[in-house]
Amino acid sequence: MSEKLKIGITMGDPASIGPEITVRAFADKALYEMCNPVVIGDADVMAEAVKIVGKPEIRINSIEKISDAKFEYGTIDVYDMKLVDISNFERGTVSVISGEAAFQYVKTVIELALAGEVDATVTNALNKEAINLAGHHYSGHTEIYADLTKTSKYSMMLAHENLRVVHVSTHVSLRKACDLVKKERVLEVIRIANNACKALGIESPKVGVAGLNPHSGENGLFGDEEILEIIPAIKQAKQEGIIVEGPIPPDTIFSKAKGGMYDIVVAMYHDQGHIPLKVLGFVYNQKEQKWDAVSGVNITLGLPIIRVSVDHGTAFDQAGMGTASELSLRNAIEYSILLANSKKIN
Ligand SMILES: NC(=O)C1=CN([C@@H]2O[C@H](COP(=O)(O)OP(=O)(O)OC[C@H]3O[C@@H](n4cnc5c(N)ncnc54)[C@H](O)[C@@H]3O)[C@@H](O)[C@H]2O)C=CC1
Ligand SMILES: O=C(CO)COP(=O)(O)O
Repeated sequence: MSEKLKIGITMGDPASIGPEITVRAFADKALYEMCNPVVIGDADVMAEAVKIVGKPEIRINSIEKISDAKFEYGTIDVYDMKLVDISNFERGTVSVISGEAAFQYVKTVIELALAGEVDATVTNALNKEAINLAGHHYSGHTEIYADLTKTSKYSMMLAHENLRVVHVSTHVSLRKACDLVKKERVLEVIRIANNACKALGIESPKVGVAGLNPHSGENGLFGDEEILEIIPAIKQAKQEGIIVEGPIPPDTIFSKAKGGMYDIVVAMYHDQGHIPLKVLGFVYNQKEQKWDAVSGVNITLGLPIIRVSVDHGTAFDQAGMGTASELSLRNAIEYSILLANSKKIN
């Protein structure tokens, strides 16, 4: 029996590019050399994805328990939830059926990880509108994982090569995000960022904290969140022995971090952190009218189990076309192995 780590990978929204990019990732022999991968999804949908991607040599092995997985290159083991009737389902659209299925794959992979049946979890994208239509009122995986693992202190991290970003808030309106910049939360995220770097093998991480306002508020001229909330959080983190600087003006902190000045950036809200990461990881080629690369990962920090995700969405506009890139999924699987080996994520 192989000693490799077992990685549970959700198929994502069945109507999305998730099934196709999963086949592409599994078509690479190197994946099976790194780990024992298993898909949590629907075998029939995966069999269709094999056709879309044009890999007829790949077999789908429908299993009901992880111990039935073969973990052999050329076979994709699918923990088969049988939630989608492929004769009656449409790719590239939001639906209750797909939302329900995507939610159940996530719930199941969390249960498998909590039970120790898989060593780490990787998620393909789900569609937030679809899961909500299906009655699961969450704003994303992050909140589902936090709820089902009973975690109260967590944060979303995105990473692309040496640029890492952790967020003070994520899926809330911009107005609300400003109100969530509070000393206690900023401090909590600084601590989470520091621990995450250590889990990734960085011995003495240097944390950079972004300001909220233009020029970090220019000493109160353009807003006082820096003075009232962010600077006090940084002061306390320093007292705790964390190597941390800030608030750094948000327009330059990411160039500094990319150049190596910081190991990780604490961003004050979703798009402040997501835009620089995606400008680096998503490369659009106008001449050929396609994405040359879609790379980077999304990690939920603070959980008792490991969760790494693709950092793109469901890409319904490309579903069923066989054109989507599996690079971000490969990045996510590699990161999950790194973290599972470290087992120090918190
Ligand atoms: N981890 C997750 O579950 C995530 C889910 N979403 C959800 O996905 C849905 C769509 O979100 P959008 O903002 O449209 O972002 P998106 O990432 O799905 O699409 C943005 C653009 O990137 C392209 N693209 C995305 N992934 C690609 C890949 N692997 N290969 C080639 N091209 C790719 C798409 O075709 C599109 O042009 C929303 O419901 C959103 O909530 C978005 C981000 C992450
Ligand atoms: O939408 C996302 C990033 O904006 C991803 O969110 P989740 O990882 O919570 O699903």
